[in-house]
Amino acid sequence: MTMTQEQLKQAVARAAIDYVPQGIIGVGTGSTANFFIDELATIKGRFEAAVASSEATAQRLRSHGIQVLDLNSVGELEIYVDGADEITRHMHMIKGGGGALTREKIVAACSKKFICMADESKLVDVLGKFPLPVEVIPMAQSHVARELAKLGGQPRLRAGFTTDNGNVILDVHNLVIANPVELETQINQIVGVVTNGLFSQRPADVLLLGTTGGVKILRAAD
Ligand SMILES: O=C(CO)[C@H](O)[C@H](O)COP(=O)(O)O
Repeated sequence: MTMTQEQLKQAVARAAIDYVPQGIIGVGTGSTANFFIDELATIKGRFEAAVASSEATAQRLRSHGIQVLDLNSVGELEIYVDGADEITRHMHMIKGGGGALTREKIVAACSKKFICMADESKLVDVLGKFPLPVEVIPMAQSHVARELAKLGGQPRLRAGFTTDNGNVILDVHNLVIANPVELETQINQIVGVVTNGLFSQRPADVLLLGTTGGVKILRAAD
């Protein structure tokens, strides 16, 4: 039986519930993360509270009566659960399709384990078909765009979009991402860049991959 992308997202969100610890959970942003939040609502009481990676996620968590804590008021988190726009078997990802990449990277950095939930269309051999989101301080937009073009990409301003941090997003098309770890550093070194959507220096630990044959569990070493 074939399943829609939405059904696959829902299946991986359900599978992610097995990883929820008793304490505080880091929660990602996007449609897959939304399914996960809805699943969390069914196990309230089994965990303490959540830290949100965006205002939208905080709002959805609260709407289910789940307590949302400030990241600065908690210690290291056991897990961070989020989706991705693309992911490789090395667990390197492109994130930020929803524009929450900076807060997502911060919460992921504060978490012992990153559980990525993705439907099978997101698994790729090489990153870069999905345009790479880069969060930029507004006054640096033109400068950063010129620098990104020097790296071989074609940056396009995400029109009408402002991040939760008050910044803009440049979506970079046609980048050749042969070495994601190096490129992540290179882009972050451009003055005016807040962060970029490459998650290769903090890759996922577990990938819950939604396929029509069921949810597969992949790890970096697999
Ligand atoms: O990085 C993200 C948001 O900034 C999301 O995880 C990514 O865009 C995947 O979204 P979806 O689950 O809706 O496919």
